[in-house]
Amino acid sequence: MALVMGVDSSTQSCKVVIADAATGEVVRTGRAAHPDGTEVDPSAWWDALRAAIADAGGLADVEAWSIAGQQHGMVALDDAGRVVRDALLWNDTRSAEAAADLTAELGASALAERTGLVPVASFTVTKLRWLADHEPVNAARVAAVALPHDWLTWRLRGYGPDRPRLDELVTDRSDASGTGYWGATGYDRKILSRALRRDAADVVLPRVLSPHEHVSDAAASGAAASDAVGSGAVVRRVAPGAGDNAGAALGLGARIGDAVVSIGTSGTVFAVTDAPVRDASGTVAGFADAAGGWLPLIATLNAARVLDATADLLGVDHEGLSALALAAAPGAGGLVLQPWFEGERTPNRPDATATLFGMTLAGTTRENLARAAIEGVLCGLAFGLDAIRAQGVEATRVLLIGGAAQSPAVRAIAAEVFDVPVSVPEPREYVALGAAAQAAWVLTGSRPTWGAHAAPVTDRKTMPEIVTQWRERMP
Ligand SMILES: Nc1ncnc2c1ncn2[C@@H]1O[C@H](COP(=O)(O)OP(=O)(O)O)[C@@H](O)[C@H]1O
Ligand SMILES: O=C(CO)[C@@H](O)[C@H](O)COP(=O)(O)O
Repeated sequence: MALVMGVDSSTQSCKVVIADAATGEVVRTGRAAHPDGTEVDPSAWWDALRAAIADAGGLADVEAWSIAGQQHGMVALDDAGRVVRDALLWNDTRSAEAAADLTAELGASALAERTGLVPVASFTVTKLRWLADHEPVNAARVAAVALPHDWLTWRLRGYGPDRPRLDELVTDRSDASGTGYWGATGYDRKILSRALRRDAADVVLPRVLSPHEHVSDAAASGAAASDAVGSGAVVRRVAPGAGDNAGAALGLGARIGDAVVSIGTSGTVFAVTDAPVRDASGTVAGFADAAGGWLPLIATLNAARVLDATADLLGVDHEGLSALALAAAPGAGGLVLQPWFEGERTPNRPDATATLFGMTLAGTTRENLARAAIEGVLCGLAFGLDAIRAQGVEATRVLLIGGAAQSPAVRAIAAEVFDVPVSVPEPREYVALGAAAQAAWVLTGSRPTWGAHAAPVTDRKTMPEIVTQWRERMP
């Protein structure tokens, strides 16, 4: 049995699956936590990756591997391969002003055409402009810019400050498409230079591998990286990796007509398409996928952690929150939570805070509050699905995944909020599985057909009044 490893280095944790390359059967798993915060020392991800691999029994018998990860985070390296400063993550909104500046300087339509994106604070390009404006000494030291999955791939292949081969940085189309300085013809160095406020011709950017091209971890043989994970001296195939949403699309085997809704730290809605989407309003990001196609996507900053916070407030765990929400009637007695606790990206309101509308003495119950939290998160995602469909993308069903999809109340209320049938695939680590499928692809030469096509479809129970009530509170 040939084994492959897939990794999801996500915002809150690192998850590893080791699977049979032929069948996708998962034979071992591991995980480790990431620190909180929107600014993180990448060495914490490296420690977590090694811990998660060790938890999964090591790499010694693995023949190919792939790392998917949270998108957009700025990992800036100096010419000695050292991280210049802590990474700024996708959910760090300090670069909102830089996003507005870049859009004003270069034009929303032109940027959408060149890169598929109109800058918002999440995207890497805005973080580089923030660095140039606020930390010019650090900005001047930048010799290479990578994303979390690129940097971890480089480290696990055996590169780093001890072996600073910046030219060995690699990435894939899906994650490159979230930088804001990559388009159909490759990297756009004019935009990168604008962001860094200097000629960036010499800044190393990871080589963009095609969907099933591979490199190797030969450099790791005998090096610190391999020793740390007990990988021995075997040379493995290393797949390009992916942004986490594109990884989930691979893991699910998502097809045209599927709208994937993921409720993790971020809330995302995305679809696989065969043509790029270019939305000059900036609501829909025109990302690439990890299989040679495209992945139009909307993301919200407030998703599973809204439910975590509401459960804490009510003094219950996830099961308790679900039971309370299911005990309330649809519409939550008129309570509407606009859950923009951390600012928001869709709609683009980086400075927003959350608001609870419609409080009455009769309606302000624990049950209604629990339901309002779930309805608020899901209505924001339904708004996103509409925005994706407005770009001409077909959606015949929703595939609901992510940590919060384990909640019975989230699943039940999703069927009321979305106006297409909702399928809930068996709870699994779809991003890590997608990475494992990509590793199997580079090992065997053909794309695996694992996936969740046959996920049960729940009855459609749309209750438009829930979304209508929520929309009435939109500014
Ligand atoms: N049963 C549940 N109900 C609601 N939320 C849950 C449940 N189980 C896990 N979560 C939440 O899901 C989130 C983790 O989801 P995950 O998709 O792994 O996130 P990420 O990929 O962003 O790290 C956490 O905020 C966790 O508290
Ligand atoms: O910013 C985006 C997508 O554009 C987020 O989806 C990040 O990729 C983080 O994902 P999770 O850790 O929440 O899965």
